[in-house]
Amino acid sequence: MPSPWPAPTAGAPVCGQVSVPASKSLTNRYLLLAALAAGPSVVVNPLESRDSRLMLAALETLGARVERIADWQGSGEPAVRVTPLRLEAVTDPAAADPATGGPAPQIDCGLAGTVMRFLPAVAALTGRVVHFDGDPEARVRPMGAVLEGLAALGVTITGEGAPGPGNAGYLPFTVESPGGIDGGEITIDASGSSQFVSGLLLAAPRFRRGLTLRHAGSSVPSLEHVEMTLTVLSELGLTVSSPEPYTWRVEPGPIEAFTVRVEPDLSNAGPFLCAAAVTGGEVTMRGWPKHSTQIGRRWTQILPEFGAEVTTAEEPGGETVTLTVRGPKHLVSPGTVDGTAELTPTVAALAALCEGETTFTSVQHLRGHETDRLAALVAEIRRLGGEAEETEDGFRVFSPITHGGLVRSYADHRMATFGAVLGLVMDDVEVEDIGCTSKTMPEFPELWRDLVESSQ
Ligand SMILES: O=C(O)C1=C[C@@H](OP(=O)(O)O)[C@@H](O)[C@H](O)C1
Ligand SMILES: C=C(OP(=O)(O)O)C(=O)O
Repeated sequence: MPSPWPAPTAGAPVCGQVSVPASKSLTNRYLLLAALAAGPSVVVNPLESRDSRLMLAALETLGARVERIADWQGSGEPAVRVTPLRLEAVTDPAAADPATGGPAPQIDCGLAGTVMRFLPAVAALTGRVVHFDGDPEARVRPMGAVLEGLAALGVTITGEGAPGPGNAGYLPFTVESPGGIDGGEITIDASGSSQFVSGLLLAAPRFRRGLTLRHAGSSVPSLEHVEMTLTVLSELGLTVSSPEPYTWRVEPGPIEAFTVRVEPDLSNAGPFLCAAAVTGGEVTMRGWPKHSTQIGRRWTQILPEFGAEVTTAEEPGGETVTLTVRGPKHLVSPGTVDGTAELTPTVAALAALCEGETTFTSVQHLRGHETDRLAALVAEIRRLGGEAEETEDGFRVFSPITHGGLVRSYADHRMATFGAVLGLVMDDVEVEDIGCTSKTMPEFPELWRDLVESSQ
């Protein structure tokens, strides 16, 4: 393991402009749908990170062709052209592994929820026998609902992690469905992750009868991500609906070849916007989408709740704004923060730097993220002298951190960036394994250093 990363301290309010790479969630949805489309599709400005590379590699393993384009039509932006998978096994059940006749393909999911939860249904559509595995940390992330959903649709799931007595369903497992997927109506418990819903709905246009998916259980977390899935499908011309709460319907139909440009990752913009909030600085981001399905759109509400000012200015074209965050003299706690899903570690950095208690609610499913984020956040806040404790559905921060030290990242990119935000205002913070930010933002250390140094 390389030595810890000394988090840059802001000697002055952080002021500057930042632009962040493309959205992980949108990139991986578009790449998957391109692989299921009727002809070659182009994803412009895709995210280039570990999670998106794993998605592309997996789609190639399943039979898609991927070409990288350095400059899309003179725009200066890179793109990826995906030539779709051949799903003829769906109509030729005899051809169990028609592509090679050789050993079953292996998908490496790394630690990517969007790969491990979204691709089993796609693998089943190819009719091949496909093995899935991932990082040691990925082997404890819940998979049961998506695998049980596929099993209810007639897909055979086998292997060490297949759901069964005493096993809720985890990596590694094998997916096999020589006849493709008929579809129909199923019920799953998606209270562990919205990705269970998205992972079934995204492939559903290619199910012969489409899919009606019902959720039964306590609430589905991170509903913005389900909304993203439905919006992306509908923008690509598919018929989707939500006839009642927690029920979704995707009609069968071809996915016409498409070209799409990916928005910046608004979740990954968070730490940079927080840099202004915690140092009393001013950070500007151009190209903030006016209407986005990303959960990171919530920064415009969350930051003011902690006392920061957020303003926007229209940009030419009418689709985007320039967003500016100005930090207050002293952060204030809003008291309660509800359902912040993947934004939580970054919001927790704000909570760990302000006076007053902050209670995080409806984030129990974070125990199944890259690490158990509730345990990790409480442990790291305490290690730096703050007071915090876990609750049933979240955690509470009672008092701010008081000193620097090593922030452990637990292979979790958002724990690493949590440490970076704390390091801006607390001397001697070091972050273990800053390289884990490559999951969604390999350029994080450089972008961070540039922003902080340009303010000194
Ligand atoms: O669909 C997606 O792209 C995601 C859904 C969310 O998962 P959970 O519902 O498990 O939080 C989110 O946290 C994750 O980072 C990305
Ligand atoms: C939960 C996250 O990732 P994943 O897509 O791996 O679930 C995240 O990025 O915060």
